[in-house]
Amino acid sequence: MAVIQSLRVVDLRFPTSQHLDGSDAMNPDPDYSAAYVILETDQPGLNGHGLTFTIGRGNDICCAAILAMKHLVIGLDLDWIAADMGRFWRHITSDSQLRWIGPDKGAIHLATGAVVNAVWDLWAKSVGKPVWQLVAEMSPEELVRCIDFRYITDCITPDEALALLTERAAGKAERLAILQREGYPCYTTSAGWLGYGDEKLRRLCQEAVDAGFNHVKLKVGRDKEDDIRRLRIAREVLGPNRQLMIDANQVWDVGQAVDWLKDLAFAKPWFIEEPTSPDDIEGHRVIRESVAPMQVATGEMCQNRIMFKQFIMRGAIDVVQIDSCRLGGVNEILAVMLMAAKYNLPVCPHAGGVGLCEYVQHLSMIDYLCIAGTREGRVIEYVDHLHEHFKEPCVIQNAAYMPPTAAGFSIEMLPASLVQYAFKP
Ligand SMILES: C[C@H](O)[C@@H](O)[C@@H](O)[C@H](O)C(=O)O
Ligand SMILES: [Mg+2]
Repeated sequence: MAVIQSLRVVDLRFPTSQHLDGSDAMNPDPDYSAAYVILETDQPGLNGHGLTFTIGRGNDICCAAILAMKHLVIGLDLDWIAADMGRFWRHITSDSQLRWIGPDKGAIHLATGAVVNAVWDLWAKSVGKPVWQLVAEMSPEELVRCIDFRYITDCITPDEALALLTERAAGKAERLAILQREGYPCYTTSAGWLGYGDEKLRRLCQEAVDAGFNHVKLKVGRDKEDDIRRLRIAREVLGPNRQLMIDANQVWDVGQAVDWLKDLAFAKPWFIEEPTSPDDIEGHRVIRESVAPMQVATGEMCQNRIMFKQFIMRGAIDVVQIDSCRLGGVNEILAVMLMAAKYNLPVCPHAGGVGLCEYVQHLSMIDYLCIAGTREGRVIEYVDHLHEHFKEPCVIQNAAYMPPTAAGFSIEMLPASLVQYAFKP
């Protein structure tokens, strides 16, 4: 038994905008940032770490939101949490005064993601396992108990989830052996930031090919002629058989997206990501119908399971891009992965930023082992920035994430990085 005794927040900001790393049509100067939380317990050396990702000034607000949740975790006993994780999640999202500024969305939900994931890190460390393994070893009943099904039973009920998980449990051991051997395939976005010039784009695409990547993502949406020229370069380097994905980061109106994408179709994008507002379910549906066979992906700013439910049930998207801390942590992500599995939609998590790669590898591994039961047509995003700040950074081999071995959620940062990059206003 361990009791949570304190919650600390560190406001971390990295000057990534200096070299336009991470730049896109909507976000020309992102400074990758993290509202970082540390939960200390009464057991010496047993702490939980978590973060939520932002791109600069909004971090002030997320740090304040995390602090506002302090009273919800201090004094909780880990045994109480582990006995019924769904109950814990309902507890953490049910403070009515905080819920008023959500619910399940905005800064308070980003804060929920950080705190909930810190609790998962803590729990996994207390049992000496990486998070993916902790979940993968749960029985279907235990996994179902992690989820708050309120608002999604019209899509999937706990009984249906149980049946799906029970069916998928067959073959788990073989899948685990495959995962240990080959890892989980990923794509790179590092080549295609919008602020990079043509020569850098060409060089980085070539480096991606040389490193074994079969999927590369490029930013689009600021200037159509630029997009056409950049896509030609990327296609030339990637050849006809590798997959090229494009990401507009929400800049277009619905009709504009359809027109613009007709002119980019020559490059045969595997998917268009965030063509319009992340809240526009009907708009995505129209775009999807108009640009097929190009697939439509969204999710890095999809705020909660209720929005994902509608994207999935309305046939508005082809690819479900969960984000590890935009949603309220592992519990809510499990819910979304189950809905995607029921509707046979692939989950390809959003990553990059700071720490998102470290987080999402666990989630896709859980999806493969327990929920989707396949890696077919699925790739995790990978971006090669800021991994050096983590105690156990993700490991990429042959364009695949290798299963983490250290206990926890891989999200603990080095003490020196916490000091060096703490925001000094
Ligand atoms: C500002 C960020 O780098 C975004 O451009 C990034 O998260 C992006 O949308 C992605 O899909 O990786
Ligand atoms: Mg994106």
